[in-house]
Amino acid sequence: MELALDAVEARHPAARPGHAPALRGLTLRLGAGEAAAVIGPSGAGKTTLLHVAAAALPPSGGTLALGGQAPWALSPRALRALRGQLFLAPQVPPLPPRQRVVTAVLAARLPSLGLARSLRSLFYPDDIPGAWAALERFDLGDKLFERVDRLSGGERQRVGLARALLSPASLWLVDEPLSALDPTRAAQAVSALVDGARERGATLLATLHQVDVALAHFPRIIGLRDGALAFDLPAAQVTPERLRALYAQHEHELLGAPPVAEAPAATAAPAVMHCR
Ligand SMILES: Nc1ncnc2c1ncn2[C@@H]1O[C@H](COP(=O)(O)OP(=O)(O)OP(=O)(O)O)[C@@H](O)[C@H]1O
Repeated sequence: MELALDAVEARHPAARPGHAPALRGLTLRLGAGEAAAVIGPSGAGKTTLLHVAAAALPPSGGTLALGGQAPWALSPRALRALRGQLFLAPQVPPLPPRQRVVTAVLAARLPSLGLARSLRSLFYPDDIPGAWAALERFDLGDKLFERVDRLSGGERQRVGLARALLSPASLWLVDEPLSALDPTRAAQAVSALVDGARERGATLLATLHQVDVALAHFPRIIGLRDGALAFDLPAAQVTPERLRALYAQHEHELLGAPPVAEAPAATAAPAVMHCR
């Protein structure tokens, strides 16, 4: 799906009225099937951009078009149908803690199922091999029947990404997909995401703090600073000088935080044994 923003102004979803806009006249186009990473210092407006692109946050100025449609001019029903073609992955995926991983992953298909099949799928997962294959791309095949609340933060984040592979969406908007992953897992997860989007012909826009990962895996890099476009370039043309200018006064973010080890899975409560 094609994504087009023209001179978009927007406030962060949690900002009070009167707060300075998080996006200031942003113009951006992504063709169908393109993949791009958005980088920039903290507070640059990356998350706000994804919320606007997901038709979750109406711009306060400018225009948004998704597949040639202006979402905020559609009827509620048509807007719902359009949102069914979008996949927004927040940093912390909203996975019901008591659900099995298989059910949580297959829930990504709900927008393409009717009500009866949706309800049935909550009790009887209907494509266990499909769920396993998506999880396995993120090295999580063995967690298929695990409960979500028994997963580490990094595993949950990867389950959230595996949902993209099953969703019927043609525009994937992924916010900081690697924040809970160690460097090896991060590289593997971003490869699975980029490859998965390419195989499905989906457009992918992901925000990333790890600049080196963005440059290594995405063909196009969008630099955002103070809600405006700093550059929009093929990865090979993003020079150290451009990065230094993008992250000026935020150099610690460019150098990167020390690798984060995945938090250990919550240990199951010990089973009570009754001996007679
Ligand atoms: N919870 C909040 N309440 C009010 N305003 C906020 C809030 N979070 C962010 N903002 C405002 O919106 C601007 C853009 O924030 P946004 O989260 O989109 O940036 P970001 O680039 O995604 O940052 P980060 O990399 O830290 O997640 C911020 O500079 C701030 O002014």
